[in-house]
Amino acid sequence: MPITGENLIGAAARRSEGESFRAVEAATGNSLEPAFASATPADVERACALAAEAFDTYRETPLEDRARFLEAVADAIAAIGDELIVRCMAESGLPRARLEGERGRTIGQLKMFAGVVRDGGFLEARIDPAQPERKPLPRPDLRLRQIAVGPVAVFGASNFPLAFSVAGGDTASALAAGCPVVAKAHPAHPGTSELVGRAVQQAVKQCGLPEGVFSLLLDAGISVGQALVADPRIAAVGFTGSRRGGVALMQAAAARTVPVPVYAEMSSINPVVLLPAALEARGRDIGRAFVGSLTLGSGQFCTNPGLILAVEGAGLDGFVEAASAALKETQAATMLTPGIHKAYCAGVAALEANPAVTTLARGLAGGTHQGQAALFSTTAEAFLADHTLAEEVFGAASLVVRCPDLATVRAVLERLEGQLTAALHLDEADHEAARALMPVLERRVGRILVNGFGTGVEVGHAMVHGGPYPATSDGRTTSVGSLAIHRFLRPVSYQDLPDSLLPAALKDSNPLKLWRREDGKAVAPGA
Ligand SMILES: NC(=O)C1=CN([C@@H]2O[C@H](COP(=O)(O)OP(=O)(O)OC[C@H]3O[C@@H](n4cnc5c(N)ncnc54)[C@H](O)[C@@H]3O)[C@@H](O)[C@H]2O)C=CC1
Ligand SMILES: O=C(O)CCC(=O)C(=O)O
Repeated sequence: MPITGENLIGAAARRSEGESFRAVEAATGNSLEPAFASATPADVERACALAAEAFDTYRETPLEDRARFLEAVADAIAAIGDELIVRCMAESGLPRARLEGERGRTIGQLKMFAGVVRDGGFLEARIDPAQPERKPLPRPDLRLRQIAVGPVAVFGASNFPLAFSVAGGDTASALAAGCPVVAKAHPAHPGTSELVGRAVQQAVKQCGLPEGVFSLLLDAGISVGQALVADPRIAAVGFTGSRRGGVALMQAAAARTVPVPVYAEMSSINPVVLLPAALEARGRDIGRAFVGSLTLGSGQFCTNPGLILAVEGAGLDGFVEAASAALKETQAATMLTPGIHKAYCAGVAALEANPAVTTLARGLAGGTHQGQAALFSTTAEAFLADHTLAEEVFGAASLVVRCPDLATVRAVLERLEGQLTAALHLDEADHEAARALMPVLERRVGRILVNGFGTGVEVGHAMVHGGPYPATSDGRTTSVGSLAIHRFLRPVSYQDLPDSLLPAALKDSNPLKLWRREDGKAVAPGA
């Protein structure tokens, strides 16, 4: 499939008159062919108008048709073949095996949402039958279902050019909910975005859906994203990226005449707590495993373990020694963009220059665009006194905070901002200490895990990839897993409607064969 540099607006591919830009080969900094044309305000207008036009038809597509569409998107992405991987490797600097895995995850989550749509449970159909004889007042017939919120703007993430990008989790969950999507390509991987965008466009056509179900807009800067979020037809926004970008979009959405929700996944340092018995028994093994997680994808994961908390002692010394030795052997790896590399180097330099911080180890030095891993340590006292030490350094850098006792570990956790994950390394003798930390962890994070690291999010029904601000803009939600669909739904009640006017999900005959909650009780179809 040739990459043309065009914006995909509904069924059309359009070479726009906006500013021209090129993708950059991450490994070399060289420009790649072809030139891409930023969308114009007229393109944003057209994409939003088509999305709004498609909305009422698309949101009422039969569940089976919508599920087949999601599967058609998955199949069309698979059918692009190696061209997608090769382009994505060039644009992102990520290795082949990682991107092949990420493509599998992207296809898998589209198929998972097809299953969610077929199941119909997300409609949350509820019926409170009328009670005309109730005293002192009769009860009306009340029925509830979830409906799609409207067209959704999706911002592709730089660090997951497939699974969190044009047809990633935000797009899959919005399409599953019945929302048209206007995707804004990340400028770091426009060619990858176009290939995937064309696959979605092809699936829309193949499934006979209205063309406005999907559009893809390009931009060298931020003006297209700003215009998109400001457009009154956009009903919600999905974003993964920097705190600055996410907050700017939250502000833009809040400033609208009709404000809309922005589901932004932003910064997280993902504390890892090493409890005493585990540290003593296997501190060195944990240290080596930690370096594996820290340096995965050059550390460019929002789930990256950026903070280690433990009580001082021989166990922690063993962890630090083993982690430092492993880190020193770690090859530097190409980072996603020169800007992300520069930000990483600045974050590492700030830690190196901080008098309260000791540099424990650096990875092997690399080329111009490669991130060199870094491990630092400080005391709990210094950490609590300097809030900059709790800021995310996006890349393979982590800070060990030495605590005098478990009460201080807890005090540090209490002071952290909201996080995506927290990991506990524990043995049985640590259970009591771990139990004491659970309340603070539950308040601070979206996912608590034991004897592992948060990198590599499982896509499933029980996953929460979210967390209190600033991990995300709305800690009640997740951007990974089937629960992500709820970001793009809202409940509507139907009171005393005749059966012929009710949506299929709520008709007496239950034609969709849904499990429904009748008078508060779950009722199987046909029961
Ligand atoms: N925690 C995480 O998951 C991630 C964090 N980052 C952080 O973000 C930094 C920059 O990386 P990027 O991926 O480029 O993130 P970014 O937040 O700068 O950009 C992400 C997307 O949002 C758009 N955008 C940014 N600011 C905007 C604004 N004010 N108005 C409208 N649109 C806007 C960009 O054009 C891009 O499409 C990294 O160095 C890292 O610190 C990046 C990726 C993931
Ligand atoms: O760890 C993962 O698999 C996902 C990480 C993520 O969501 C991110 O880095 O933006």
